[in-house]
Amino acid sequence: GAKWTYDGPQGQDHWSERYPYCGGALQSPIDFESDLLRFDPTLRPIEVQNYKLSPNEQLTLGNNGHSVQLSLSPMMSISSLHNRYTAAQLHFHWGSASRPAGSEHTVNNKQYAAELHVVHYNSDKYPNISTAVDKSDGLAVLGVLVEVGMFNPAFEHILKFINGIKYRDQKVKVPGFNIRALLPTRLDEYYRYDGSLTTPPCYPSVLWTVFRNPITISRKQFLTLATALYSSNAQDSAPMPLNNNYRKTQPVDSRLILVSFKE
Ligand SMILES: NS(=O)(=O)c1cc(-c2ccccc2)cc(-c2ccccc2)c1
Ligand SMILES: [Zn+2]
Repeated sequence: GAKWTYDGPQGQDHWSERYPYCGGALQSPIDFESDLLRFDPTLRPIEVQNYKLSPNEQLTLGNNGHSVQLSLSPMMSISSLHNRYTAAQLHFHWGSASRPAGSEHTVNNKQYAAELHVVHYNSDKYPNISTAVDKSDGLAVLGVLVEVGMFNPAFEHILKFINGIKYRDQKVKVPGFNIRALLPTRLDEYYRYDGSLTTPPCYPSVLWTVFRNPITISRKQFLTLATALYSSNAQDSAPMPLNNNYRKTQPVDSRLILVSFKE
């Protein structure tokens, strides 16, 4: 990935110097502040297709220097939106071992330990994700808040391979698994708003759906995620831990934040 970081001279307060959209409108993430929420009875439960991948399916798990990301099968999609959105990849944002608070979206300024993003593109309108990434109706991302609690077996399908991708640009092949198990039980309760990529180039191209209910992972699982990875290359003399890879919340401005649930 290009030269940007979350902190320091290339950090998020400087992104707009190289990536103008990062200083523009419709930026993500945001805080879901109760007074700004509006119940929308037309918001239907999210329906996903083919999220239960066979172990015969090979996925690529990689360290891109900013996150751990998993490639997804193009059979996977969201079918309940006005257009079909086909899955591309999933990745995480997290805090650190000393501060297990690294979600991007917050609820009344409560920051969760981590956040999962499942990135999809509008395959009704665009042939691939590269053409969709900067279009206002190009992307749909499912956001899942992650808190420390019960052990999460689904997370092990990723964590057990994490020592193979400790350094930037390392990749490993991993067997498919049921990606639906990484989502909360209820897909009918969520926050909905128009936003952006939370990383440079920050294109305002994302229809955000952040589920109301968090999933849990154990403290040990969180510590593995928060301490296993480096943003530097294997040969770099000074290894840089990869953690606190979250963008601060952005101004909501005049945007509506819709919710599919009451109180
Ligand atoms: N956080 S996010 O959901 O807005 C997001 C989406 C995409 C993304 C991916 C494919 C197509 C289009 C957009 C990539 C990233 C990313 C995270 C870490 C490092 C570099 C890029 C992050
Ligand atoms: Zn993300």
